[in-house]
Amino acid sequence: MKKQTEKKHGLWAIMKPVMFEIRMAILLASLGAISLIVTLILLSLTLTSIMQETPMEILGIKFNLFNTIILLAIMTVIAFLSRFYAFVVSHLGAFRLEQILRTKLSQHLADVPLGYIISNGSGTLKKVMQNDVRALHAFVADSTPMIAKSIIAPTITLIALLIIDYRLALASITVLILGWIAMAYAMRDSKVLREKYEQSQSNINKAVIEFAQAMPVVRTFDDGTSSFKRYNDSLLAYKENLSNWMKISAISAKLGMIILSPLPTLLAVLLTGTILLNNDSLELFALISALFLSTGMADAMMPVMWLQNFIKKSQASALRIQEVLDIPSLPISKEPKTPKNFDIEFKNVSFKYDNIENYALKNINLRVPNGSVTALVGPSGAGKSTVAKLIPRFWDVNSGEINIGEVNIKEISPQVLMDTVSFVFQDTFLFQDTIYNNIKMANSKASKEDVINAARAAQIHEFIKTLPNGYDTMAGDRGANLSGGQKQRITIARAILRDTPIVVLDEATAFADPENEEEIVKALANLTVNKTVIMIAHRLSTIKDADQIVVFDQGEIAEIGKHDELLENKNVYKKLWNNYEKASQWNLEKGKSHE
Ligand SMILES: Nc1ncnc2c1ncn2[C@@H]1O[C@H](COP(=O)(O)OP(=O)(O)OP(=O)(O)O)[C@@H](O)[C@H]1O
Repeated sequence: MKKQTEKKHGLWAIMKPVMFEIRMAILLASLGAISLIVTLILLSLTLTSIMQETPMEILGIKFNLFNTIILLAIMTVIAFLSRFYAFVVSHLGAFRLEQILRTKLSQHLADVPLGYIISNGSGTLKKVMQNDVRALHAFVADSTPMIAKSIIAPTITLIALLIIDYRLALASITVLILGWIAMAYAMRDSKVLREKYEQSQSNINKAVIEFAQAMPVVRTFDDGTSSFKRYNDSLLAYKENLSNWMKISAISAKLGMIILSPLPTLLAVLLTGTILLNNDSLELFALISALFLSTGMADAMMPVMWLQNFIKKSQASALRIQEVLDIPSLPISKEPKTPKNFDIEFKNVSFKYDNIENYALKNINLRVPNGSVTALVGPSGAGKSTVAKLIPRFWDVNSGEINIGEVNIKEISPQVLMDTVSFVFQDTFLFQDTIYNNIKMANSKASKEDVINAARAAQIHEFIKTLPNGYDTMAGDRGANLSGGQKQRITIARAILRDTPIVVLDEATAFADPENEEEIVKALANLTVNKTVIMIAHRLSTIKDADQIVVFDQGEIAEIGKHDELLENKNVYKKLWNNYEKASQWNLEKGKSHE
């Protein structure tokens, strides 16, 4: 079973769609390598003919100057063309694989529960989609010709050497084996050392990112000593790991490199050849061709090591890509149903996050009638956001069911569910595009007038008009040049344009200043008119008029009712309200003392 999984997840499994290109590239590069070997043999024949002053003859071809030049020219053309086309084919394959993998990954991620992406962080997925896919591109583009150079060429050379003279072949192999032993000794602990080295390198990256991201905090609270110390410490650890590695492997690695350079092989072949020549047991042609060919064998050794390393790194990238492709998709009903209305009902719903032992929600029973406003309140971590995120199926429940218009949301097609529920998050995301397109993305069929009307209703139109390019102003990287409240109103405009019958609002006014809050409240009022609304709010004053307030405590519903009823109950809500009033009072007094 394990073998099967490994097989499925292997580097070559992921390369399957471009196997034709890979094989062609290896074949063409091998042809190039073979023509080089033939060229070397031709040169040896010519040189021997010149030295012996009689042209050698093989397969009826006399190796005089004219014939040799023609054959060399043919071989050179074959070598050039096959290498050129190996390069073209391997790069075409690499681009095709990159495109196939990116499409596959993005299509799969569109089917994966959104909650998975939230829980695992989009950063990790971004790395897989960019770095790992690029690593496999490099593998197909660069390693396939290298396979010919480092595996096929030396094998054919060895065979040729063995045919020419097995004793000279043995002499050159002995040197290469010695070089390999020295290199293997240098690499003896390389796995552990490399891991340490990579860890310290990643610690430096983390420290640099932390240092840059935390700059506002550093400038406010830290004189730089503690944050800079972390960066400095990671640099020192990196230096120590690197010098340790060097100390352990430097001498044997250098020795290995010297032995594997062509010179020692040449010397060994020359020495053996001269002795054999003196004993009259070797022909001059055999020595000359062995001298030419054996350098090629030594030259191939370094690419072999490089290739080994490349394969290991690419294998790790392939595994990470496969892991993303293996994330289970959100199950989709084969016979989807359409909701009869927009009532929402939670029936005995329990839910736990994969990585957490405790249930985030326990046995929730809740009815949100069509067209009503339901507020979710409760202490931090009580489960309010989880309830909200289960409605658009960010995750599926562990037990129980959630129905919209009497249909289990698992039986509603994802497109219909998306057209039914919209979500206004605390963390607004704007694309690096114009403000116009950032709003219009909610509804591709919307006209310019629709977009402007939505912006008006979201109380952001007047502000957009003051921008240098109006609606054509770029929203900037993650909307960096807009305030939090302005970004939020742009996302509300999006939701207004989408016009779904159910709206889920998560802490929409949490970070707004009083001026922005007033506009956001107006914008939300326009968004939620005639809609089924579920709203999470810490500012209890904004939900006093809600049709029902659901109070959560430790993943369970503690109370349900209207504001006044809940205050009379003198239970969790009453406590929350008292705390809220105290905090508001405190803010007011603080405000006064500042006047
Ligand atoms: N993505 C997640 N992965 C694992 N656990 C989570 C995740 N999101 C929330 N939790 C846990 O689930 C429980 C409920 O969290 P939830 O965010 O729903 O609470 P909340 O009432 O909305 O809190 P807050 O008011 O602070 O936003 C908490 O214990 C929280 O730690």
